[in-house]
Amino acid sequence: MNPPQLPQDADGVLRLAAQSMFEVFAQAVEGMMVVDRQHRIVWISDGYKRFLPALGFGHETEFVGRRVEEVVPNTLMAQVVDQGQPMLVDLLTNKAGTFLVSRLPLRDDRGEVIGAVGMVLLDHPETTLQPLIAKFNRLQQELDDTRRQLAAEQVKNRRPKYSIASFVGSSAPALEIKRQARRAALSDATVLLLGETGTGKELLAHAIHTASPRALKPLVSLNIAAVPETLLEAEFFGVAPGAYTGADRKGREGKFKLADGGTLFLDEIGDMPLPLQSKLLRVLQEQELEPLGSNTVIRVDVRVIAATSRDLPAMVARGEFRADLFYRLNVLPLRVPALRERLDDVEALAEALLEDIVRRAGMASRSLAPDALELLMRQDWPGNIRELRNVLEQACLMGDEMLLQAAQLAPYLKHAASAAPRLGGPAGGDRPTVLPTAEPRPDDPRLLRPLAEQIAELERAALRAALRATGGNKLAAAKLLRMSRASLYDKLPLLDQG
Ligand SMILES: Nc1ncnc2c1ncn2[C@@H]1O[C@H](COP(=O)(O)OP(=O)(O)OP(=O)(O)O)[C@@H](O)[C@H]1O
Repeated sequence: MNPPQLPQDADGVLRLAAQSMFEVFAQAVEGMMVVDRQHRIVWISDGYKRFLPALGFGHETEFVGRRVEEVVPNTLMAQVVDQGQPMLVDLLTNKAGTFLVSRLPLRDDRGEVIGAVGMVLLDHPETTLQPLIAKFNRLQQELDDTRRQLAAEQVKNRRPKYSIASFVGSSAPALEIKRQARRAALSDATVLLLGETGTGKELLAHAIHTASPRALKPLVSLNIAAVPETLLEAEFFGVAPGAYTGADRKGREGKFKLADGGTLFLDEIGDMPLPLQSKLLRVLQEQELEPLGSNTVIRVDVRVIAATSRDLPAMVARGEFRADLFYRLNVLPLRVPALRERLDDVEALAEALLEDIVRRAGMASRSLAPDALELLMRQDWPGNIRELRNVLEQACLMGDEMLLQAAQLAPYLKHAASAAPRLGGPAGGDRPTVLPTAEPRPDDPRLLRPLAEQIAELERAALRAALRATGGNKLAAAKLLRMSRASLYDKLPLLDQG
């Protein structure tokens, strides 16, 4: 059989079919528009005109001729023109409502895209597609909420928790460290916070950042002692994509990069492994780093605050810490006083800590009885403010009384009364001695000696304690004892007599 002959006027029929289909669609659908190659609207159907008020237009003449993406929020018509790909069915949501739409590219005889036609197939698809749209809206809502929560979390985690005012205490050593912290905040130099565990080094690092010009940029913390040695380098400098297989395949930003523009708090810097110390030194000097597995250099602008409770100079002497890194970190050294050097602050600290403890635990408020305060002030506090907090927390959890008595605190004081030397007793020991706060018994025979001798003994003990506590710094010792430097110098000969 011969193949059927195409009718002579096939082209004409097709052209007419296309034209009449266009007209049929223009009538049948809710609305239709045509845009040109430059995304400009060239025509809208009569049906489309009723959407104009909801889109903010009074008349067709204000609308036609505009670029579609400027007048129809969320439309993908421009994308269809640019990519030449149809979108047969899609949901479009904007201020005019939710619509079921279809978008098709228009081509010339050579197949070049010359524009696109967009159709609103259903105006209120909710009625027909209700279950689908409800689900879509719910998922979208969940996605938006999760994104918002995540963003808020990220901001919260990066936001410093403390200001300098959060450092509770008005004793001379507390005022001095706060003054130094304020001064450090004004400079951009590396800060080295030195002090025993639990003295508030981390709190001060946050406070310095908050008071510095970098306050609106991130504060990123890294506790070097808490990260396994093998992972530290990646934590610091990040990993380039593809450097590893497995979880790190996609690459990861290092803490330096995350802190870019802000502050990096390096806690327990004394625990830094030697090989990494030289790499850290280079970053501190050059403000440049190379992520693991990459050979591109990244520039960063990071202010470093380091902290340690270890004796860094002794570690340098033993070859455990690089001298050059120590000097690079030691630009602004801040010595955070131990709690036993500022026992005057115990009351204010205990009050602030109790307030925080009961608030977090949702308990009724508590206060300290005078004998409880006296007991706390007689402690040595090797764990400092963290230890004070723990003791108060345990006592609060174990009893319901509003007024905490000494007897309730005593079981949690591992070092009970260890700091109180006997009047006239030796002032030796590793830790600075604390002056007795309890009265000696009235029948103590040592009270029946010349008063001047007893006062001199007490002064000697106080001077020794203050000098030991401040590492021999006479100005700081004088401040600790709330006396002038001149009076301290006057009294120094007493030490030779004892
Ligand atoms: N002056 C202060 N006022 C109020 N709270 C304080 C003060 N100093 C420390 N704290 C609180 O004591 C706890 C321990 O403080 P922080 O973690 O800053 O000490 P740290 O010196 O960094 O300790 P570590 O060396 O063990 O890391 C924290 O809960 C902190 O909020």
